[in-house]
Amino acid sequence: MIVFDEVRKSYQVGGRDIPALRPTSMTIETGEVFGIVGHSGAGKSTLIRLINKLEPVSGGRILIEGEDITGYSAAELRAFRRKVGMIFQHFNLLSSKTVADNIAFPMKLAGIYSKTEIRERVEELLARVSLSDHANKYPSQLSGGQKQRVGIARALACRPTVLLCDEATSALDPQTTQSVLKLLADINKELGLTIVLITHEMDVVRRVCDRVAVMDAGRVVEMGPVSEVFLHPQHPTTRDFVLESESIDGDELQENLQKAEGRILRLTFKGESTYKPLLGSVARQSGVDFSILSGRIDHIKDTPYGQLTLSLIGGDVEVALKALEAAEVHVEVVR
Ligand SMILES: Nc1ncnc2c1ncn2[C@@H]1O[C@H](COP(=O)(O)OP(=O)(O)OP(=O)(O)O)[C@@H](O)[C@H]1O
Repeated sequence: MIVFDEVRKSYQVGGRDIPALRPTSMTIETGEVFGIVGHSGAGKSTLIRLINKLEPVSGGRILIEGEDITGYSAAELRAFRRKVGMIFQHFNLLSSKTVADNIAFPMKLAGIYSKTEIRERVEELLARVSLSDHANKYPSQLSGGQKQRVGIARALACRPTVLLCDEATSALDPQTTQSVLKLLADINKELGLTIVLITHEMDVVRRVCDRVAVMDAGRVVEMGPVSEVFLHPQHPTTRDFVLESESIDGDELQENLQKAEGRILRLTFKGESTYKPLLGSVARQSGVDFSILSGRIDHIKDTPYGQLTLSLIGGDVEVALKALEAAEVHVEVVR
């Protein structure tokens, strides 16, 4: 468990205090995939750099598995660094070393592993990230996705309990992003590793995270289970992220809604109800005609969900609303 207790961080620039993280309290549970989403400058990197002590806090405390890391000595810090792995947007591999040597590097640096231990661990990790055939290649001979797999293997070398991912898929194409996110999700399940992932894409959060914190100007403005935050965003910044991830132009949607006739509803289905043939039976019961203004069916991690914006014309709208609510569909009356 990672606990932030009134943690704040300011940078000193030209004698001035630049606040990067306003006082923040939150808990990241052991074994969860926790997303931090925010625009550039929101404070995401600062937050992650505080967790691995690349930066000292300006106030408050950070506890990892009950231990206050803020006052660690140099020796405690070295042992702590082995418990926290990190992967980066631009991979940060050593170009003069082979894939196998890149993965072995943190183990060699730690100075506590035998040659045999290192060799066996590297082989095991190469197999885990499907790169056994590439052990003797150099980073320049690999694709972006393969480089990030090496980054993941290297981060896991010393068997950390926490993996920090700093925009780990931002430099990858959509298909490679999917496969790297799947690898992270598998590792999280298999090893029970806590993953903290920062991103500016809500779509990344939707695919792999259990919970998410949305940051804006150094503050956490919204936090909760991804299904809650994604399907029912409260803060304007969160709403913008969700619209952006669904490639919906907010202004265009407003224009369409204004043009549409009748009552307008936004329906949210989650889990099994996503696939039920509900609208037909509601239309028969209520005599209402539906026109679909926008719609999407997808997954939040492993759970299916659907969202539909409908205009309702004619019939008995109240009967339709009651039938939808009885079917455990979340109904938001837009107009
Ligand atoms: N080393 C530093 N010195 C001075 N100011 C800094 C430093 N690092 C970050 N900042 C400032 O702190 C604020 C938060 O930056 P941070 O890098 O944490 O945001 P971010 O959400 O990670 O953005 P990005 O996605 O662009 O990396 C910004 O105003 C930034 O200019």
